[in-house]
Amino acid sequence: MPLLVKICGLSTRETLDTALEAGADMVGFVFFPPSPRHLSLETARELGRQAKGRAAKVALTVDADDATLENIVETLRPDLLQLHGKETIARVRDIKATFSLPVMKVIAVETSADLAVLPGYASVADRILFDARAPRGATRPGGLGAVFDWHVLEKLDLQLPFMVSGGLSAGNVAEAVRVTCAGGVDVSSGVESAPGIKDPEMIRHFIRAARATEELMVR
Ligand SMILES: O=C(O)c1ccccc1N[C@@H]1O[C@H](COP(=O)(O)O)[C@@H](O)[C@H]1O
Repeated sequence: MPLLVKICGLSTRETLDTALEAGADMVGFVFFPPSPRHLSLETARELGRQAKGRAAKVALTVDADDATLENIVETLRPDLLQLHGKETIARVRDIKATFSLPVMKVIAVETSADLAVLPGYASVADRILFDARAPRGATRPGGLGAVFDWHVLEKLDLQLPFMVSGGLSAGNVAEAVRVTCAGGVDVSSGVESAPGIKDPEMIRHFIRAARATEELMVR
């Protein structure tokens, strides 16, 4: 089964090219000023042009208002909006309707109790991303390299495509896919030499490791 591989937090032409050439299905761009991966609109326009037609462009935002989303949509021309904040079900529905774009809602996971919100979000989102819940006081809700207990997703019965993220790396991605049966994986910190600094060799290594799991999976 093909596995969707998303490399997130790309911010330079060089590392974007590496991800595209290595076969990333999705490339993610972060629009959240406290993040070390935050992109200006000017850079987003340039990287958006570079990625166009080569992989799905994903705009990651955190509780963004309509004006901010509008600027991002105008400049990046994303294929998917990743909502990584505390957006309510009504807000997710509203964003989808306003921008006519598919939406991936992020569910922060620590224990199985965190999945209680899933039916509501699954009724409005196009796909779900399960990410590790950030610790209290963290400066951002993701991109921290934190792993959650993948076994929480073991008995998941979700009629929607879903991906997994949170502390993934070339070394653990196969196990994450085996346990969760996710249709996609998403990585940021695990392909960086320092926060915000993507490493080309780590990107290639991650994509190779993720692709190697495809033969093992029957989803
Ligand atoms: O990358 C960020 O800085 C970020 C900021 C705000 C919300 C989410 C962010 N990153 C996303 O979090 C997951 C997991 O990242 P990691 O692999 O554990 O570093 C992924 O989707 C990142 O793009």
